[in-house]
Amino acid sequence: MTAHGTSTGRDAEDAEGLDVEEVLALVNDDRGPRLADRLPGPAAPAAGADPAGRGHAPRGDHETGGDHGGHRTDDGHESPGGRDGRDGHESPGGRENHDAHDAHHAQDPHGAHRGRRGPRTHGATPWPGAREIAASAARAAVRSSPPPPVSVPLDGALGLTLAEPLTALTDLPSFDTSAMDGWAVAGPGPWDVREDGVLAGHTGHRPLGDGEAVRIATGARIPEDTTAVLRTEHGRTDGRGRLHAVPRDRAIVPGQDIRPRGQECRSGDRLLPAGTLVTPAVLGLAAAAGYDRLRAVPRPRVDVLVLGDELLTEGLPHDGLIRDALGPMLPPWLRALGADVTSVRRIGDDAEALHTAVTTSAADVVVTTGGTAAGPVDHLHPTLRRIGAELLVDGVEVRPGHPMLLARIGEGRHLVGLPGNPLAAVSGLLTLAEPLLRTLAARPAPEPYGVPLQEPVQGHPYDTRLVPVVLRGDRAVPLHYNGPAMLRGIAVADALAVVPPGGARPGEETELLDLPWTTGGIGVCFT
Ligand SMILES: Nc1nc2c(c(=O)[nH]1)N[C@H]1C(S)=C(S)[C@@H](COP(=O)(O)OP(=O)(O)OC[C@H]3O[C@@H](n4cnc5c(N)ncnc54)[C@H](O)[C@@H]3O)O[C@H]1N2
Ligand code: MOO
Repeated sequence: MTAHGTSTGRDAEDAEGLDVEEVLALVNDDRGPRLADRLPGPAAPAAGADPAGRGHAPRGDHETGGDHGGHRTDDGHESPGGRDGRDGHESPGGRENHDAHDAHHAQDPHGAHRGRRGPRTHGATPWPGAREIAASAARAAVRSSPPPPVSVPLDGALGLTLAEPLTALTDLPSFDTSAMDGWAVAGPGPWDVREDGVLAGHTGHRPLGDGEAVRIATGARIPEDTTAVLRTEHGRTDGRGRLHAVPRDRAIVPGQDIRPRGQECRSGDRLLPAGTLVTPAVLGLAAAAGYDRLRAVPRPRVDVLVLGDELLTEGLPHDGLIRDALGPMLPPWLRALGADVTSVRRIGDDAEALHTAVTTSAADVVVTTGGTAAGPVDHLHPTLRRIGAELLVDGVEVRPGHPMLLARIGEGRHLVGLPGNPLAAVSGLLTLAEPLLRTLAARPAPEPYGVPLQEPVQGHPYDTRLVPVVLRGDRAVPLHYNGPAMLRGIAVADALAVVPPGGARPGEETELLDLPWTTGGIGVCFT
């Protein structure tokens, strides 16, 4: 593919598809509106230059904004620069915030206890611990009410997990088979070629007599008393219908180019363990081994509840209303994570409707979006209190997405509360929903891996950051437009980089969270 460094002729080139250069040009360019350009009067102070040192945002933190989204300072205003001028990507809030946090740290027993710098959001769980809690909540649910395996036809089993080992129902191959097109021969040559031929799928051929040969096709059953198969290109027939090996002294090794019955497996052999993810290759193996249906772990059922009165399901934003980005995004993503999305409902900011939806849901997991914070119409916490739910995770030390939550709402049933900001919802999806659903679906945990960063990424002072990146060679390139409300970065990303508190230097190996479509492939993930 060509690297598109400029926008010249881009329309014509679009047909070739985006390459990484173009993706970076689109997402990491330096154009775009700045809030300062649209604010009346003198520009607001840049990030890190707030002379007033205004202290904390309500939860003792600040939003990590992205380039071109500016970032929010403590008082909630967007900073005009929206960047810290160092890595050119994003700013976690400006230096004055760090100082303020550090000042608090002196009296903060939690900070000291954890050996970390600064105060915590009360009750918030560290990011790795939140993922572990989600996985162990699912393990406990499976222990207390193990889901009975389902019997699924092969064409419905892609992406499920085998509930039982796959045991061969037949020998493979199930008969001695020719591996090549040519002749089945008996004894040393030359051979008399019989009139009839042997094609794949046909049976009932006479045994070969010594000195006889018969035309045979790849995959055909070998006639009895065959010594070997001579490939078409290794033999020639003379005018009298006699077959000669070419060259004449070619050795005919007994058994050559014959796949003996049971070469791959014997009936009853264990081919795959329980817990194997059903991939296209597994479907092929299962079919070859005689299966019409597979016994699999059922997909956990998920009801999605999209909260928010401000959401439109079509058309352009108007009058303070915005398009619902999560309704279209979450169902296929949840399915890619192993779920069966049983319903998606938009229920506004209505406490009663939320209560009814949660209490009447028969799903294993309810995923809500929005309403996790403490605003006047954030009904999630009060609803969870009202139904006596057990909050397993109530806030996570991660940006974006820190108000995310996980609650046990009944025997083996959970609720994942995703924040309303769209990238924050993605963060919640990968932090809480992914380990929960993966474990409920009995999928294996992905092997953690890291890749060095191409550029520095500024960290949050105390929290983990999840930052969209593209992979370029053996490096991860951080993407701009990574603010909590933005999907522009993640839409072109290959993965999310897990940036530790304090940030990461160029070349520093950083854990990556794969996105389902870059790992499993469309077929596995989305069908
Ligand atoms: N006083 C505080 N306010 C906020 C805090 C905080 O700690 N203290 N945290 C901020 C952070 S961080 C996040 S994230 C959000 C979480 O808010 P909620 O989960 O309660 O979500 P909402 O308030 O309903 O929405 C937030 C934002 O996202 C937009 N949104 C909601 N749903 C959708 C959707 N389906 N598609 C597109 N956009 C959506 C919504 O319009 C808001 O703009 O709270 C902060 N506030
Ligand atoms: O920063 Mo919030 O954590 O937008 O999700």
